[in-house]
Amino acid sequence: MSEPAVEVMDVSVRYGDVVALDSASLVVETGRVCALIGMNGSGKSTLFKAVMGLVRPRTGQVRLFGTDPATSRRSGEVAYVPQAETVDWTFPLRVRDVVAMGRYGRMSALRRSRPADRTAVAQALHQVELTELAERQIGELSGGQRKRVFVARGIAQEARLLLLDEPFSGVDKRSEATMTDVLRERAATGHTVIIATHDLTAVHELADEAALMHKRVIMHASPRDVLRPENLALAFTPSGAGQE
Ligand SMILES: Nc1ncnc2c1ncn2[C@@H]1O[C@H](COP(=O)(O)OP(=O)(O)OP(=O)(O)O)[C@@H](O)[C@H]1O
Repeated sequence: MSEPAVEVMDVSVRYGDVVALDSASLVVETGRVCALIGMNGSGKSTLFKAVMGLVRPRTGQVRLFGTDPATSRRSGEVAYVPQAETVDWTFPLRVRDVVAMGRYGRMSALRRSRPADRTAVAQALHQVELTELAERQIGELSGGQRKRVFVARGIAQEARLLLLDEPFSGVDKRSEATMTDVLRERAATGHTVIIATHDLTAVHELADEAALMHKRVIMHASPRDVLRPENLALAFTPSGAGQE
């Protein structure tokens, strides 16, 4: 059997005195869509940082496809779709340019695009239904369209693992439906997708499995089981059993 796409083993992360992750463990197999569910501050973004090798765990270990996460990220195996708030939208970039960034890891130092790069960008734009907006400045798009641009960047990158931070917050219905279809298709073609969200409505249709977070993964099961009210209460009640 092949290695899991993601193995997070007993990972603890602190920022100064703040404990962001406390012995978190999660295994996601290749070809799955996993939803990470938890309140603001429950450690979802920190888990992503650990998965990308951007924070050094105090304890524990992360493996992506059996290798070190920073190596895996640098070799382009991981694509990240950030929360909208963390991006400077005034920067004058066309939609096509942002998607083309997904190809940088495959280009020479001069970043001269080859036909294969242009084809990959065109296909990714088509998949997220943004072909007609390819020449627009990214700052002129709606929130949902911007998210789709980043999903297209990840597709153009041909990353094996796609991490999405709150992809549905402030997103129109069309963008949500398009992204759901695209992400399901990614999983069907052997890619692995992890989505951090506190939007529970999308989870049933989108995810094969769900992990409930409260500084650690307190439950990892089918969306049906995880979304039972008594289980959600563990993660969404400040005094719930998930918090110590
Ligand atoms: N750079 C940082 N410096 C100090 N504390 C931080 C830093 N980043 C996150 N934290 C804290 O770590 C904890 C976990 O934050 P994290 O961003 O991982 O949670 P989250 O579940 O992604 O939240 P949100 O849904 O609001 O993005 C929170 O208490 C947060 O305030």
